[in-house]
Amino acid sequence: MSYQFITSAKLPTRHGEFDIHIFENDDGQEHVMLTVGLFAVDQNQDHIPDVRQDDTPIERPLPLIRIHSECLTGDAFSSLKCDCGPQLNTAMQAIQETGCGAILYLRQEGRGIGLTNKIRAYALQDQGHDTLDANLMLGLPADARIYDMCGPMLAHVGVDAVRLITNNPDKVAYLTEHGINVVERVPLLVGVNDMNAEYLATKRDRMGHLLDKDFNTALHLNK
Ligand SMILES: Nc1nc2c(ncn2[C@@H]2O[C@H](COP(=O)(O)OP(=O)(O)OP(=O)(O)O)[C@@H](O)[C@H]2O)c(=O)[nH]1
Ligand SMILES: [Zn+2]
Repeated sequence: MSYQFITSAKLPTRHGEFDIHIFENDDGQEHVMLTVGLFAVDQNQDHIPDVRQDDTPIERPLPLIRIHSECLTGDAFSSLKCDCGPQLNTAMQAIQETGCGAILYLRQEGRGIGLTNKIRAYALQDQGHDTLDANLMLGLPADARIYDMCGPMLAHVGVDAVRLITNNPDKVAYLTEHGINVVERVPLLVGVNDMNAEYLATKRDRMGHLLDKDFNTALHLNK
């Protein structure tokens, strides 16, 4: 699958101003990148040079990157069943504060099974099944996501080394195996509540997510 950059524009948000960039794959599926302090490497566009006129390199902070898979229910509807909405908002805020970074917003709803199947899985969860078993009972993988769009998206703004905001070791492994240096993993534990504590525990205990055993305590920032 190949990915093409399509267009970009300014996007003011309540966290600050981002540039929003649209990418498309061969099937016309759109992925979105929000950036701060990063510029297209394309010769035809304005970008900040890497060296000064006297050829000395210009030091820049390592970009703070969040790879975030679409969650309509959490990101748009403030669902309490997951931690996605608070994670997205906190990551946008943190990237604004560092002044250099990006959100890669990947259109793979429901860990890649799509919105309809995620809601089918929620119906099974209403009957007491956990997030992983619900997917498996539908004959679907626990996690159907791919990350091969991340390389081209980061390359568009010349990024090959990152601080990655995640608790998901798959994301670190994928980037590392594909030539992107994950210099630091930045854990993100926000928005824990009574209704998603079990979901987070399943991610930790059955899906290998790097969550502290005590996430139910005051360790998290509730945003
Ligand atoms: N199938 C399924 N998907 C879910 C459920 N709850 C949330 N999701 C999806 O899980 C995905 C969460 O993706 P990310 O925000 O990238 O986070 P993550 O892979 O859990 O890891 P972090 O980077 O640590 O946040 C989104 O696509 C959500 O739509 C669920 O109960 N079932
Ligand atoms: Zn969610």
